[in-house]
Amino acid sequence: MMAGPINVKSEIGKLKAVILKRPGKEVENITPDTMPRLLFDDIPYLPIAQKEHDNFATVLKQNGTEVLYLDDLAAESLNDAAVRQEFLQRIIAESGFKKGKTAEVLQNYLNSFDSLTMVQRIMEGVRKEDIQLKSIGLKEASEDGDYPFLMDPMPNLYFTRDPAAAIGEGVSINRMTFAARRRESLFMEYIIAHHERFANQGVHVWRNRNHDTRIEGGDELVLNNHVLAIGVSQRTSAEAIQDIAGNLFKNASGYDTVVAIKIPHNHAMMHLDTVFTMINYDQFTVHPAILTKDGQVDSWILHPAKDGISIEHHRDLKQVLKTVLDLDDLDLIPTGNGDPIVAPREQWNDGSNTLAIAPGEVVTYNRNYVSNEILRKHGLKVHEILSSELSRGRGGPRCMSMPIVREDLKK
Ligand SMILES: NC(=[NH2+])NCCC[C@H](N)C(=O)O
Repeated sequence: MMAGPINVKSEIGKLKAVILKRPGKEVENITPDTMPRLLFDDIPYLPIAQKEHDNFATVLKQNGTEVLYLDDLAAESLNDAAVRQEFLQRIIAESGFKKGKTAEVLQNYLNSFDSLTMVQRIMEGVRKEDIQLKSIGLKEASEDGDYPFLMDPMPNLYFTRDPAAAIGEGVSINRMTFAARRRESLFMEYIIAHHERFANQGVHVWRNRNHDTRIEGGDELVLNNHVLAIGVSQRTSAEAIQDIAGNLFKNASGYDTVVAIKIPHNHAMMHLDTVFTMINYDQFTVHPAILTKDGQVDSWILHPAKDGISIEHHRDLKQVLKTVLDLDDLDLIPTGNGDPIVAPREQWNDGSNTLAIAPGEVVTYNRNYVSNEILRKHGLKVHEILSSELSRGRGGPRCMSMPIVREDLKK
């Protein structure tokens, strides 16, 4: 059977197609004042960040992965004039201008570009000085007069993992937690609905972005063709997990098990994939800080039940994984070899955020040399990529990639 445009039934099947976003001008529109709000810890040096990102894309291509770029896909989704206008109106409204003079002027300004340039201008942010606004409304006048942006930049877009996630033959298009990232998932909504690669191809949307409860792709792990792990985290709420589980269970998605894993709510570990990833049939990276000394972490197994969803509480992560994955044993590989200094240092620069491109074959940041060494000792094939600037945004190879097609696993 020919796979559809979305086919992700594991974290580890050979990676065939992925969506990336090359960091652009949006990253240079971060300032020390806006850094915390825009979820960055420093300002990456863009030319180097781009070089590093191109190195990431090259490694993926050399290993047989088709690389698609978010801005190209978004632009190609807007070929229809009415769709393009509707998209513009919505992104401008979500940027704070539902109607009125400013909304109109922004719409005219952005309309003056071809679709790719328009999409990139939106991603980069639009400054007040970019548009010819003769009289401004009370809203803009009374807000911070010195603040240069009308539409904020979206520097986190290079973490394509988060605004949407492929699950089986469908996607979740996510309601993001922080305002800094909330508009990002609108691009994916238009791509899935209007890009010729995806539109009218039977791609299911398991959950759309019109919700108050929050979920992000960094928390959504596809363990196999019927089991998901989802982090209960700073970014993903328990309500959203129960909601998407309910949709998957009742819509013949193939998914009948969701393991909700509770992780600390902090900036270094904002998503499950910053502390836990699957890298082989029976191998995982784990940051020791999420476990008690005896390997315990709060987790819940959700299954469909006659009257809705059944929920069982567990504490032993290894046992939970063995049960849901039907394995006799498994190998949990500690970030930084579990050393009390190395583990938190390498986790901070995404030492646990490993992207599997095939079973037992991963892409990691070169700076996490202790974690890389231990992965190799455990038999993994490790492709290291450059990482001094990309890592300043607190995301690694898994965060920077949205797989859309993986080969199905044989067993
Ligand atoms: N899947 C991930 N872990 N993504 C990391 C995202 C980092 C980004 N600065 C944020 O705070 O949202």
